[in-house]
Amino acid sequence: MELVDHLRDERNKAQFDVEAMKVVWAGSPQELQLCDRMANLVANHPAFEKLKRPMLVRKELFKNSLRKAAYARKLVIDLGLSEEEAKWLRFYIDEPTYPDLHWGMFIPAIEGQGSEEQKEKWLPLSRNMQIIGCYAQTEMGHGSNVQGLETTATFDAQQDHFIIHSPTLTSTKWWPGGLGKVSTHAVVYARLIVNGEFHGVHGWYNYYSFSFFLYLEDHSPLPGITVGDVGLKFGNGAYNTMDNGLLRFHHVRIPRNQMLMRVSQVSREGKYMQCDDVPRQLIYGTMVSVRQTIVAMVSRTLSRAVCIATRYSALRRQHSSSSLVVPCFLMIDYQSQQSRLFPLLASAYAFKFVGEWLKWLYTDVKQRLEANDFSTLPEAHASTAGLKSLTTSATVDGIEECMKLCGGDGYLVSSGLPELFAVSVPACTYEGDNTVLMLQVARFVVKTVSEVGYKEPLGTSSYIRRLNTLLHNNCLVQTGEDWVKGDRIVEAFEARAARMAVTCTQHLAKFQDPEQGFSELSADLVEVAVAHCQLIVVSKFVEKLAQDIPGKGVKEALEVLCYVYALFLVHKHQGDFLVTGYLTPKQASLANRQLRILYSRLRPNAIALVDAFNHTDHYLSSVVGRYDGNVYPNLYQAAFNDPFNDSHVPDGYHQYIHPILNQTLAKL
Ligand SMILES: CC/C=C\C/C=C\C/C=C\C/C=C\CC/C=C/C(=O)SCCNC(=O)CCNC(=O)[C@H](O)C(C)(C)COP(=O)(O)OP(=O)(O)OC[C@H]1O[C@@H](n2cnc3c(N)ncnc32)[C@H](O)[C@@H]1OP(=O)(O)O
Ligand SMILES: Cc1cc2nc3c(=O)[nH]c(=O)nc-3n(C[C@H](O)[C@H](O)[C@H](O)COP(=O)(O)OP(=O)(O)OC[C@H]3O[C@@H](n4cnc5c(N)ncnc54)[C@H](O)[C@@H]3O)c2cc1C
Repeated sequence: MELVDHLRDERNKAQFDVEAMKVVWAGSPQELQLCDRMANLVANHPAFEKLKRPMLVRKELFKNSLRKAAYARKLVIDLGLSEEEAKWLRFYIDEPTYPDLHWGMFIPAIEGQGSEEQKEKWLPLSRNMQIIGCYAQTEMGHGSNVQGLETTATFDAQQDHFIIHSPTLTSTKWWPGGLGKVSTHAVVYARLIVNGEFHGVHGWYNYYSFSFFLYLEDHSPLPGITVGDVGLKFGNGAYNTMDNGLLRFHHVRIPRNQMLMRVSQVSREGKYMQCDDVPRQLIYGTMVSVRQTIVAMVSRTLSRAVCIATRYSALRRQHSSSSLVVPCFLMIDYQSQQSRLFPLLASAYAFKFVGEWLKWLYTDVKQRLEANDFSTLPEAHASTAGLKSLTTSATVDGIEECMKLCGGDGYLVSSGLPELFAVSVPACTYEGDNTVLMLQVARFVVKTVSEVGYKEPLGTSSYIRRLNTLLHNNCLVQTGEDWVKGDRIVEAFEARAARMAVTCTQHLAKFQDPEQGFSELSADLVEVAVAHCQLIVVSKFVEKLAQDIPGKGVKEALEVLCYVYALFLVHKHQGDFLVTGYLTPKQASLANRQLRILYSRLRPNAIALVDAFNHTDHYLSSVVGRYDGNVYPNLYQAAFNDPFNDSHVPDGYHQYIHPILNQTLAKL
């Protein structure tokens, strides 16, 4: 049967080389080839079917996810896949499961916080999956407040043991992924007590379950340990494939050498030692690593939603305002649809490029940390925390908007958007609540501003070096065209961020107790942090454009996206730009007018720009976002694929509808 491409006319409008754009999006020809291979491996393997997922009850859903993870492991071994290939394989399987935490947090925690000897012992076991681990930090009563963790690890010098204990109900470990049912081991965060003295929160490598011996039929926890799942979560399917767990210890003994000993140590004699020159913050290092990973991945999540909404918008017709009878307008041609959709398309590209940059920054920091150079850790912490917060919030809001952009059909599970929303929304909370993370960024920015004059601002905060210029020189834009210049845009974002930071720093200085000031001004501080992070994203996009970008029309298409992203933010946050006095109302309205011109320049490329994401139909799992655009027959068919349509007479019909129809309600 001949395949009809319902989006062919749209594809023919493209003004750039889509294959070349695919390389830019993927990062390199090698990355494109790798992702393509893994995406198709998953798409063509029946084991990874996922359309029925939302219909399954939790136990079936969970078993199904274990089966998929086992198949994935088999493929990794049979095909001899590298760790990088295995990572992409898991990504395209598109189902949160215990390996995410095992590879994403448990192993990095040992790598970052274990001594050489500990790494030598535990890493091979972990990498071969002879043990499966999770990251048990959060407690029922303490998530954001890591210093408040209550679980204790008391050193018993006589037996050379630590005694791990949960002294209160609120000290129950609560939420760790992979903990509830699968993991054999955990990195547990607890307060260290040596000779009756507290030494703050540390990490322990701990095992809590007999399931280490996988052949045992009795998968019961070790004595003194209570473990379970926290319960059903938001959205059927979605994150319910993960066994987020609870864990309580009742005086559980572990050998002394299971304390992760890179940051500090306890000797056989019970002497506590902080390792020379290694900052305590290193025990938070795993979070820095995962926040970076989240930023590296988030653009794909947003691109998926945007791809679905763009394709459907380019197919579905609505009535024009002059004729209510003849459907003529494609949804994508409504200005109002463009003004909601195109900034999201631009954001996906912006987040991709900032993610690449953050990966570079993190790789550099990691190498430095290995060489005991901790100088760039604060910058890495602020950048990973801030960008994780900014990009996940924007992505989750963006998915919801894409759902609305598809009208009623976006609300159908078969659109792929509700499940995508449900699986993504906890990213605003896990790895640090997004507001709490922005407050960390604000601390970093305010500290940098306060230290001007005696400490040189570096990296992402180096704009603060030019504080005088940024505070006193106002915007030079006179025409709409003036707004489409990279350096001018970056300067506008620098001036806004600098002015907001200085104002907040001055307000803080009026408080006698800085912590009270920080608390009272926290809403303003979050805005300072958002301005700083948006500046990073915009400037990394502009820097990307300064690189050599091959392919016909590719650079030009990216320029339009960059300016759409930046000017959309200028418009959305025009209050900041106006209140700080950097822009006049006239300049703000020129930005908005220019934005509309940019939308019309983006319009012919819209479908090609989402095709460049190179998403398979399997990954999208969306009837309305199909590559061939053949939506309506498939939408109709999808309705009949729902088991609810197996029969015309649902359970309960005879019992509850007949009495109404027959007026025999009294018999009920
Ligand atoms: C939309 C979705 C799309 C894509 C998703 C794609 C992929 C997903 C991939 C992976 C995700 C998979 C699964 C997720 C699993 C989730 C796991 C978890 O959630 S683990 C638990 C995470 N918990 C947190 O994040 C807790 C948050 N709280 C904190 O981090 C800290 O306590 C806090 C930062 C709030 C600091 O508390 P505070 O008491 O104020 O400070 P403290 O005294 O502890 O330290 C202050 C001092 O330390 C510096 N600092 C803080 N954190 C760090 C750090 N991480 N690294 C370096 N330095 C740090 C801080 O700046 C300060 O320094 P100064 O004294 O000012 O110099
Ligand atoms: C799906 C999922 C997976 C998870 N996986 C893991 C895991 O593998 N391992 C693990 O250890 N944990 C895990 N977590 C826990 C997660 O890290 C915490 O939920 C997160 O750190 C937030 O903590 P909390 O839930 O206690 O929220 P809270 O800290 O109670 O926050 C609640 C509200 O209070 C506000 N707030 C809190 N503190 C402040 C403050 N200082 N200033 C201003 N506002 C504040 C927040 O902004 C938020 O609005 C997971 C959570 C989820 C949802």
